[in-house]
Amino acid sequence: MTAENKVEPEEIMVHQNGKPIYPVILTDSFYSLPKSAAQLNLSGRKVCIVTDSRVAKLYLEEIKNIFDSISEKIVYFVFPAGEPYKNLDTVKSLYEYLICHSFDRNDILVALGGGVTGDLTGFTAATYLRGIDFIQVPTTLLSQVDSSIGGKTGVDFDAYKNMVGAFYMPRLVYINVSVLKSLPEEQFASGMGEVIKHGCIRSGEYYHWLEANKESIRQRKTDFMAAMVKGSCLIKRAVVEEDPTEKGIRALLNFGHTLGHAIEKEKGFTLSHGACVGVGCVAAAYLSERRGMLKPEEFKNLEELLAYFRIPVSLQDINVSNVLDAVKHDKKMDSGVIRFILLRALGDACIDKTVSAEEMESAMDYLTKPRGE
Ligand SMILES: NC(=O)c1ccc[n+]([C@@H]2O[C@H](COP(=O)([O-])OP(=O)(O)OC[C@H]3O[C@@H](n4cnc5c(N)ncnc54)[C@H](O)[C@@H]3O)[C@@H](O)[C@H]2O)c1
Ligand SMILES: O=C(O)C(=O)C[C@@H](O)[C@H](O)[C@H](O)COP(=O)(O)O
Ligand SMILES: [Zn+2]
Repeated sequence: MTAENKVEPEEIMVHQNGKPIYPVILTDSFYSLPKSAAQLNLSGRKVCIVTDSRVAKLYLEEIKNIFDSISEKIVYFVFPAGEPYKNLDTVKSLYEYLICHSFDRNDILVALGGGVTGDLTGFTAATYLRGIDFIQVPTTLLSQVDSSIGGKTGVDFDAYKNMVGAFYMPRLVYINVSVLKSLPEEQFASGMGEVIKHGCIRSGEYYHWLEANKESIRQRKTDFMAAMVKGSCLIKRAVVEEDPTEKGIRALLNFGHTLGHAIEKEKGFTLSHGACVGVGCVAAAYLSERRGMLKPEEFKNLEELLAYFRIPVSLQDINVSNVLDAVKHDKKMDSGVIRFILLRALGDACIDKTVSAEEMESAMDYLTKPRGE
């Protein structure tokens, strides 16, 4: 039985070219999911819930019951949890599963889980029969504040992050912040990496709100979760509405990702995405400070806020030359030049195409040198 909402459901509509494309519903239970999903007219349509092995144990039953009441037939596809399964093999198994259950263009996928589930379900939806509908029901902090919005879908290839993918929009994003209570510490910290990134790139006000409310946020108080997720969703929406397919300013959302993605790969996906982004933010902020753009006290403040949320601000046991090599394959390479995101201030980021290999190396030196020296 799904509890009623205490946080009144709020709709944040995402537009493209001025037209409403999909709503993001933000609340604190699954109570209003049937009503939101019913807007898509699911009668006569088959639904495949895609989820990972951990989330299946926690929320699959509840979500199955909800879709049972509003659609033709429910099936579910469960894959092993973790980034190493965000690949074409899992997508292939899902295609086979959909074919086996005679899914056609009228049918729909539901991504129930974190960013891994959302990215691979979205990519499958984009490519199966040249595109079928999908819904995002994000269950990690990271997926609620970042990956479920904006239509970047895809999978890793040869451990290179998100090398195969498509821009493909969901029909609905349904966010229930109460599921964040079951999230392990490490995954909460991972989501905070992207949350702090949002403040850094676009809103000093949001950044300082996070700082001022850090205790309540770390305690995951429901009203603070709702306010924080909303703040991040609004920033993400503003950026993706302005530049849906990353021709320009959407690249700001990649703050911390250039080195972050390379570190994630080099660590063999043993460190969470948000932790790698966090440490990548330190590297990018370090370079911004060295160039005289970011004030030293702002750089220190960022390191302290990340550390407060248990996001690593330094790295041990990493092969720096492998990391620098992996950067060369980053999607932000533009005719052999890397598009790097730097900070002019906390809340103000810019795209820079002049960051040299030596500068990146110096940032990696900073991350890997023992602190206090
Ligand atoms: N598409 C985008 O715009 C975008 C944005 C940011 C990140 N990403 C991608 O997202 C992925 C990372 O997503 P993630 O951090 O959500 O990882 P994830 O999907 O692997 O989830 C992390 C872990 O948390 C578990 N989990 C999920 N919800 C839970 C809950 N409520 N309670 C307990 N456990 C739960 C999962 O089973 C998994 O083990 C990366 O692949 C990254 O590249 C994509
Ligand atoms: O939505 C975006 O745009 C982002 O860059 C969000 C990032 O947090 C996310 O990790 C994204 O998947 C990275 O995209 P990529 O194109 O650099 O792989
Ligand atoms: Zn990210």
